[in-house]
Amino acid sequence: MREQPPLIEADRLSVDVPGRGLPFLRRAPLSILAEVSLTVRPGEIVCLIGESGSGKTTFGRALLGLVRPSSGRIEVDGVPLPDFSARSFRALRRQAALLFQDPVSSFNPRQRIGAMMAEPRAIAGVGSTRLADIVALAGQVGLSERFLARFPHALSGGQARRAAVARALSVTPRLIVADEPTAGLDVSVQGGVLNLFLDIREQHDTAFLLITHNLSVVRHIADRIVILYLGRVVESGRADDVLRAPRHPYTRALLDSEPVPDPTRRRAEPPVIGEVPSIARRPAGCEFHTRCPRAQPRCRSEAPVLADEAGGRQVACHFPLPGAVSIPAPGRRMAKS
Ligand SMILES: Nc1ncnc2c1ncn2[C@@H]1O[C@H](COP(=O)(O)OP(=O)(O)OP(=O)(O)O)[C@@H](O)[C@H]1O
Repeated sequence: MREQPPLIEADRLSVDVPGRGLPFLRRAPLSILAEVSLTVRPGEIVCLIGESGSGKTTFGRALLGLVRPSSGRIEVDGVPLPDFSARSFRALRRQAALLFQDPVSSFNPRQRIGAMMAEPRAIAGVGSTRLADIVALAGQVGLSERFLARFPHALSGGQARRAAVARALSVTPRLIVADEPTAGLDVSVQGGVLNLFLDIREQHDTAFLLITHNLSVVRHIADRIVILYLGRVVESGRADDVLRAPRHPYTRALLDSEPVPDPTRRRAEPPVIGEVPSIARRPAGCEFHTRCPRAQPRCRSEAPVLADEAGGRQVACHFPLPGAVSIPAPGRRMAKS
């Protein structure tokens, strides 16, 4: 049987912005995303992780055309977008929805929640905007009918997040890109939002690209993980594999930065040193070498390539951590990156 093409595939997607400096001098462009490749298959949950400033939000926006990519390619169901024009992305956005980091700021403060949920259907001219159907839509995200008459400011953080999900779902997207979907929520409410995503996937085979730096989100929900550092992919692979045996020292450092439940547990590696460098002053060689506890002279001069490994794993490191050889797990929905 032929393998299904990915729902969406970004191939070496880059985003450059004009550099800062005096306007009459020539300003070198700043590279925010550097040749990031990532695929999401139907029904797959991919988590894009990295520290603040690593380019996660820019990638999510570039994928949906809210930031214009400078180069690269995007394919939907194996068919490349002809170009990065607004028209091409409009067609893509009929199949995909973006959940913003701060849902309330994306709501019209004077629009009631019910009208807000119905609006995408009215604009797209698909689906019913009858009250009974909007009540059913709200029910899918666990909001009762009484919420429909409320204004956004009257919702709690968790309710606002659910309302935003309902609005996204109203036109049954095949892909939801969610930027920090649990930021600012209590842990118990976070679990509710993530379980809602799993239910939606179960019911509609919706795929998710979750942008987060919260590793507990990743542990709860991810099929596959892609790790960004300074706008580049440094490691990717099946969530179980990467979480169990990270290959890149940066991934190891991210995992080590999680609170340790057992204070007697020793860290296997020395911790990562210092701050993230500025994208305006990218280090030569491996861009992580200035913070890497394993750096060798070669790392200072030679940039590693993102190399394929067994089990759909990729890592960009001259001296990766030893890892178990990946064997495709039977029954797992997704395998390839
Ligand atoms: N239009 C722009 N002009 C200049 N720099 C920008 C622009 N947009 C983003 N950046 C820079 O690009 C980098 C990546 O930003 P981005 O918001 O994508 O990162 P992030 O990983 O999502 O961070 P966070 O978790 O804090 O949202 C940051 O250093 C940011 O300051």
